Amino acid sequence: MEPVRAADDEVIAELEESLQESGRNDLYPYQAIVLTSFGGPEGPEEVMPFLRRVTAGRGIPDERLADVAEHYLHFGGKSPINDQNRALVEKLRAELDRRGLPVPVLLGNRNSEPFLTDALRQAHEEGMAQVLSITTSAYSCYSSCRQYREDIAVALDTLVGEGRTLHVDKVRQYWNHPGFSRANARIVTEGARQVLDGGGRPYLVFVTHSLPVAMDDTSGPGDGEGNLYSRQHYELAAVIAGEASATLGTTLEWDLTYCSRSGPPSQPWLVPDVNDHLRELSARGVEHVVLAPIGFVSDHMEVVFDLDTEAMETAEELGMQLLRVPTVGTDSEFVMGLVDLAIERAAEARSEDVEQPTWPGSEPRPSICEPGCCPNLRQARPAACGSD
Ligand SMILES: CC1=C(CCC(=O)O)c2cc3nc(cc4[nH]c(cc5[nH]c(cc1n2)c(C)c5CCC(=O)O)c(CCC(=O)O)c4C)C(CCC(=O)O)=C3C
Ligand SMILES: [Fe+2]
Repeated sequence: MEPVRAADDEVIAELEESLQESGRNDLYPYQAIVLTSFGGPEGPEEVMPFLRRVTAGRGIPDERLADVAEHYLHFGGKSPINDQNRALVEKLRAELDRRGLPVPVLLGNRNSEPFLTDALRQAHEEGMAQVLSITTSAYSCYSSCRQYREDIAVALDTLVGEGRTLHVDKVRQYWNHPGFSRANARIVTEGARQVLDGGGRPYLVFVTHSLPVAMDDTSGPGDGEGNLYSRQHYELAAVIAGEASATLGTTLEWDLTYCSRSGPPSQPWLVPDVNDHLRELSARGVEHVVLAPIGFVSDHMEVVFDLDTEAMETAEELGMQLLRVPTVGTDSEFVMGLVDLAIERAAEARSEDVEQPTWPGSEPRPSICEPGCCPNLRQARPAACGSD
């Protein structure tokens, strides 16, 4: 939205009028929220079509695809992600109701039904033209930020082709919004406390999705230092370890690791892999690990397979005690944080002064991405919610 000039009575009168029409709420000008996510298969017959959609033109080797198909089939061909997102939608709705904000929450996926384009079409059919996107990913890189912005651009473009004009904004990447970061700190602290209470000495192993090194190198603003994805995770892991140590009165050692590597073996991805690292820790005499999946928002396939199945097997082989703590999922502090972020973004859209709480106290990511931020290294494509 254009900033309101104080002297322009006409503009102010217009804004007042639309505020009246909208019922004057803290989410004005947004008429709907769309939870924007990855999607996943819901049955065995959906696994291969889903995987083909995810990997179209991405150079993922066939063996890796067959492997990943196995992971899904191991769970009856159903990913947990859609149920988890539906539960999050319900929780968001309840929190919005609690605050007297009568705004619908839709789900729109990249790779499975309900697709983002269909969700936005439905919003338009119901008379909504200004929609706020909250993605299920907290950090900054092409996969977790710009790719969703490209999805939004494609959806809006398709809908314009049908004569439907919508506007979509998104909330800032929320890795350091307290609703996400503090909820993770509490969860990790509780896990470490449990190990201490059982007489063990907890070692914190933080874990996130691996990326091609080139994607991490180029993550963040084009004129920035790069490696924003790994730096965000490192910074959050460090403050959580510090906070848990202070709360529990003992210095906890910790490391950041990666899981779910894909791509050809010749392509370097972020390391250490969580399994390799568990082996190394075991060789150093570590017996009790708290595995904290701070890179993920819910317990989807990467978590239940790559961590609860594979990493757990590694730990069993090593005779290590591994406690995998939950993701934020539908945790109340997290859900309240998402609603706070939506309200913050709406105030920003109304050109009001906004408070942008952060923990750790590094800068908030902008809700409108900088030009060239987190680039698509394969091909430049239009992206919404940015200044490029
Ligand atoms: C950073 C990141 C997140 C977190 C941010 C976010 O949430 O978006 C994420 C989430 C997810 N990734 C998921 C699934 C997959 N990711 C793949 C492949 C890839 N992920 C990548 C990165 C990320 N991925 C990358 C760089 C690739 C390589 C190919 C490419 O450049 O795109 C493949 C292909 C097969 C494979 O090789 O694994 C699958 C099936 C699911 C659904 C899980 C479920 O079904 O429960 C979710 C939530
Ligand atoms: Fe992925």
